[in-house]
Amino acid sequence: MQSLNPLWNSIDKSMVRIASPPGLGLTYQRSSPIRLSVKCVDPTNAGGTRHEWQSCCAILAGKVASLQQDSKNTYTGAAGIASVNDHQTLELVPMNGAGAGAGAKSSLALPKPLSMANVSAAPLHGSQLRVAYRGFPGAYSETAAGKAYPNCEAIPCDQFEIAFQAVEHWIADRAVLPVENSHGGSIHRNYDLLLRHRLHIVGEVQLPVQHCLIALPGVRIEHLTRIISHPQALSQCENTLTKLGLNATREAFDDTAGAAEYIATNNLRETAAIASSRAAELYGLQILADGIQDDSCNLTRFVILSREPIIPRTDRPFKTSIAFAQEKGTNILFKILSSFAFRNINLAKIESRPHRNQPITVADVGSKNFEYMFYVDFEASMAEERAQNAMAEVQEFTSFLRVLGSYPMDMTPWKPAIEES
Ligand SMILES: O=C(O)C(=O)C[C@]1(C(=O)O)C=C[C@@H](O)C=C1
Repeated sequence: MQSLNPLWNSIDKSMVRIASPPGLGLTYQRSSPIRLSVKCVDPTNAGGTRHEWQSCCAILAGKVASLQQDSKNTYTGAAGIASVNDHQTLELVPMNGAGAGAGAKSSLALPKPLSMANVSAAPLHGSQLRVAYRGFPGAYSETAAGKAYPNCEAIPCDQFEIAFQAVEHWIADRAVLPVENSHGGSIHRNYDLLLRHRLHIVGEVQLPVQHCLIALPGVRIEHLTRIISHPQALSQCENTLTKLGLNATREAFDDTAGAAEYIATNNLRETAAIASSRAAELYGLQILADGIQDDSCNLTRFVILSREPIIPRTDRPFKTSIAFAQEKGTNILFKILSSFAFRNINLAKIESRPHRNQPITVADVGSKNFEYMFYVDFEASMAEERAQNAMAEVQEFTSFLRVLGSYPMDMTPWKPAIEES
């Protein structure tokens, strides 16, 4: 049985919460001075589905947060999350075990991505925030984790699913996962996983991505017969690779840094990877071409996931992410969207995915309709009344509604190059 997220039955200013993740019986103590508590003793008797109940709690949490702000109470929010937007200057982060500056041989000492076998292991403890990401050290996701939490211990995982589980099983405190790229669009796998798991979005990171073509020292571009990388990275560089006159096959890899590591480990002289300059440095590869992304404004957006939601605020720009479905297909989508438009709430994103439980309905006349799950990001905090009212209205039109998180927007000024010069 799945245990529920923090649902409590009273507004309690002492705010000490004891919660046990599935099967682990651990203790967790909050540090925020004032927090809302709503307990769901038995979700099956709560008058709706677990997700409906979670959405209600998010709305309620927003209401309490706005009351707190009205009465000039201050609160700090969840520990650590404020750092996403407080850090105006970003650096490549010296993360434990990442071994920046190491040559090819020392790559053997780098942490290995977690696999399915690891996630059932006992949780690690330490004062540093542990942040799970998908990929090898040197992946852009690792850089995004460092942007979110500059002193974190970044934990590589070999699949997105493992990163979710690492947080759920208290092996990591946060996960930082890509959800969309300005060129390649949405990373659908993570949208699906957001619904299958019960983690909360507590922040976002927007990372300018600058790709390099990297190979073993001494290799020349004209020697290359194969380019390997993450499919998003391959597609982000397709035109430039053609312009470079490369007569090389493209091959998809799980992540960019993993492709670099593969070349170094197997001493492949006819293969190059598309990856970061940090990956080149970590795995002892040389940069054959820098900035090979087709679009100079190549931006990937990551979400930060946590076991706990954060209390929404109104003193900085917030974004709220929701997922919803309707019983009658897309018919009333315009009504749902107008709930936001009437209240001057900007939509930052809308995405539809096949509805997993009911992908198709057959109409009376025999025609088949596709059924969708919608994902919407809107630019408002759940602490704002207009957002609460919009959500209450949306709830009337939907058969399923879940607030995935209300969190500070990444407001870092646009800086095309992320790599150190
Ligand atoms: O392979 C990596 O380095 C990643 O962090 C993954 C990823 C992605 O999934 O989009 C992240 C950023 C870039 O857009 C390319 C790849």
